[in-house]
Amino acid sequence: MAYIEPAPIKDKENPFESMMSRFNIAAKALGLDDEVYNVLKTPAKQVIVSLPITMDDGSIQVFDGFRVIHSNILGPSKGGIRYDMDVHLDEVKALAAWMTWKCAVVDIPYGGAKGGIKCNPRQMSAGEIERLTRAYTSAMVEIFGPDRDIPAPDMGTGPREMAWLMDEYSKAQGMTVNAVVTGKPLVLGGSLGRTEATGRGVMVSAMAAMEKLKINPYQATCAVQGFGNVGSWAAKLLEERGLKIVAVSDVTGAYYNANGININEAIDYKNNNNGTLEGYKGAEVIPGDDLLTLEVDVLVPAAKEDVITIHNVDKIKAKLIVEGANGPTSAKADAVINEKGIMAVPDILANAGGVTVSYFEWVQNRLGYKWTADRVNRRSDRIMKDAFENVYQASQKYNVPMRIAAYIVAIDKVAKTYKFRGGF
Ligand SMILES: NC(=O)C1=CN([C@@H]2O[C@H](COP(=O)(O)OP(=O)(O)OC[C@H]3O[C@@H](n4cnc5c(N)ncnc54)[C@H](OP(=O)(O)O)[C@@H]3O)[C@@H](O)[C@H]2O)C=CC1
Ligand SMILES: O=C(O)CCC(=O)C(=O)O
Repeated sequence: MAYIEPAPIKDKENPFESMMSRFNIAAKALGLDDEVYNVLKTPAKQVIVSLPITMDDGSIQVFDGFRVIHSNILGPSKGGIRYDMDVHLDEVKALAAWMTWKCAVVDIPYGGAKGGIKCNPRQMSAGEIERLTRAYTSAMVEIFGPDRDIPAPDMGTGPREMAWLMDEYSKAQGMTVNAVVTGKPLVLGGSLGRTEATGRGVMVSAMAAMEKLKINPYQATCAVQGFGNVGSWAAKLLEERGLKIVAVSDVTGAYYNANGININEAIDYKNNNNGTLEGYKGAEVIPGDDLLTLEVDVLVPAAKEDVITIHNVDKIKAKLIVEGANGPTSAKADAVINEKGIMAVPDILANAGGVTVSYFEWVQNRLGYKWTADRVNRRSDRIMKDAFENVYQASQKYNVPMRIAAYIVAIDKVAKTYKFRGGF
């Protein structure tokens, strides 16, 4: 039987409970009836697998793999796969539920799911990661499917892992099924624009929020936590829109330059330095956590969950927080952010650009056709702008912060769909 990791969080909040506390507030504001509440409060399916892998030294190591389908009311479930040592069931459950709300906020026809493997990809060879990815796919072959459950990249995974997943799933079906996964390399049916899509959506959300707050992007400063897919693209695109990015970070620490970091240079440095910013000379090194409390206009947490907590929220000075990561703000910290009058564009809105372009990839795969980058970007920008405005209007109508407004928009859509379908 698979070993179920107990939630390892010590002074952190349980991520699923954190998600539920927001869900409860929004459900109450919306007057959600008990029947739908009970359906949505628990994931539809939770799968845990043990994956024995032969390591390069000939030893066998057993990894825990998870896939949680929170809901398939709006359509096949959709959500990324995370490779990280902190992966555990409650985290995956929360991430899966956030996918349900996210897809509903941007109005794409998917339910929500998430997967993960508890592993440290930085300490594994490419061959070990490939064997692990193929074993996970084999174990999930009855779960995945272009009309059932469609994975994608998340922390610690990217096009390479999605290619292995597509190949392993296709072998089991006896034919190529590229629509089973998104975020693939272009030659395998990946979409132009998917790599930068999440960071681009963060940029579009930040620009929309700055307009509401009357912050001039050319006079604004910004700090970005996490310099992976989401953080580096968000930083690059915000810099192109005029913001001065004064700090970026990865696990090696935070890098600060009051005059602005040259983001293209930092990306080049990272790409030529084993994927890390360690030793970057274009900025001074500051303690990683200090990035979050810098005197900046815009803060973009784009690493992992629960980084803005009751322990540091008092020190946050940004006027605007745009959540590139999933769940970076704990529920308890939320209350303080609201009291301080900081606008927080929530994860389920701000980082929805990724799943939006994943949807476009799936559509293109099913059409057997390719869109231009321009078409992808125009359509995803439009979806992100409309979703932002919709949530903003709901926040005015219900007199609630943007996060609760986003949950209200999402839950309302899922509940209405559930009612029309007549329940399950
Ligand atoms: N990829 C996508 O399309 C989407 C991702 N997201 C969310 O965005 C977040 C980031 O994902 P993604 O960019 O894909 O992941 P990546 O693995 O590409 O990047 C994660 C980044 O966070 C850094 N990091 C990890 N821990 C810390 C820390 N404690 N302090 C500072 N930096 C840290 C990593 O550093 P290092 O490189 O040194 O390891 C890396 O730079 C996650 O919450 C994910 O769920 C949301 C929507 C879509
Ligand atoms: O692109 C996707 O399908 C999902 C991306 C994801 O995991 C997320 O938005 O958190």
